[in-house]
Amino acid sequence: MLRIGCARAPVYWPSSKPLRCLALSAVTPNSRAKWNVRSSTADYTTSGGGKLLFHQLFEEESYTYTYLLADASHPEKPAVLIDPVDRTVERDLKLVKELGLKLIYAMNTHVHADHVTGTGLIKMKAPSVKSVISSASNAKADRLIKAGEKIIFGNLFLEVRATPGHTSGCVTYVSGDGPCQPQPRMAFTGDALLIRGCGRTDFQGGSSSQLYHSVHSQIFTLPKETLVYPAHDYKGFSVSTVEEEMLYNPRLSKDEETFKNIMENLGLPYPKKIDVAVPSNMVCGLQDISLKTVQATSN
Ligand SMILES: N[C@@H](CCC(=O)N[C@@H](CSS)C(=O)NCC(=O)O)C(=O)O
Repeated sequence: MLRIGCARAPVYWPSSKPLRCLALSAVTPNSRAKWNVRSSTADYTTSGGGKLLFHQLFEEESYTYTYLLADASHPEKPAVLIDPVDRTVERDLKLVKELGLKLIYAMNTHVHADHVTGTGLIKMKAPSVKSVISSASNAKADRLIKAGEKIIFGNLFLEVRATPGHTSGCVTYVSGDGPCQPQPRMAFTGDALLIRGCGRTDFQGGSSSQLYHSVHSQIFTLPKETLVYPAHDYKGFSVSTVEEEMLYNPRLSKDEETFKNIMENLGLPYPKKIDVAVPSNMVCGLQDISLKTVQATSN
């Protein structure tokens, strides 16, 4: 696996060139080695002059990406975290504090089977933060979202697209379409679409046929330059585009029958933490979290 450090300082684009984004694979060794994570950071300037602050953070045990997004142009710098992991909550909240952000939402793309979400722990440490998950997941959260809804933070927003198939409640969060939203658009695909792969479909209401249609109708219809940010990467990738995945995804670029055949023959062992993670994530990851755990992870 590619192991690289993280860049600390956000990169600011000149405001005269509004529609650009930083290549997120550009990272340098750094002082956050304690976490042994890879991470990258970028600022996106929107054509309306707004600014999205963006961090991609990695949790190495479950190979999970957590994303921090904030409206850096807004006086309160409202922020959201997508797919936080319990093990890295301290890191994520420290970053939020350092950057002077106001975390408003801790969101999940789905009920994860391989790790415990950080959502519940975040809420215990920062009670004003609202947890978010899809209503189709049947999990508990402060806000249960449906396709078409908007998650608003400052002047920026994410729209919800239903992308079931890996689990029945999977959603993809897509950055807004509009003059004051970052371009190219960004799709946080959870486990529906991975870079050159996709989520497995053999448990939690998974269905290869449903996943195929979800990705083709909800993600591959986005503008081809849309950036694809998955919830996991097992191969050392950090970002892709809709166009790249339509062309080179070895599973989803195929026809549906071939795709279903591939998925039926993956032969993957069940995730090691599935029996703990799924029930825990149905309640925001709070099951079995004792005061001791919270204290141990506080600084
Ligand atoms: N070995 C890991 C689990 C790996 C795994 O099954 N990943 C899932 C997403 S997390 S449920 C998956 O869909 N993988 C697709 C693939 O093609 O690898 C563990 O034990 O936790």
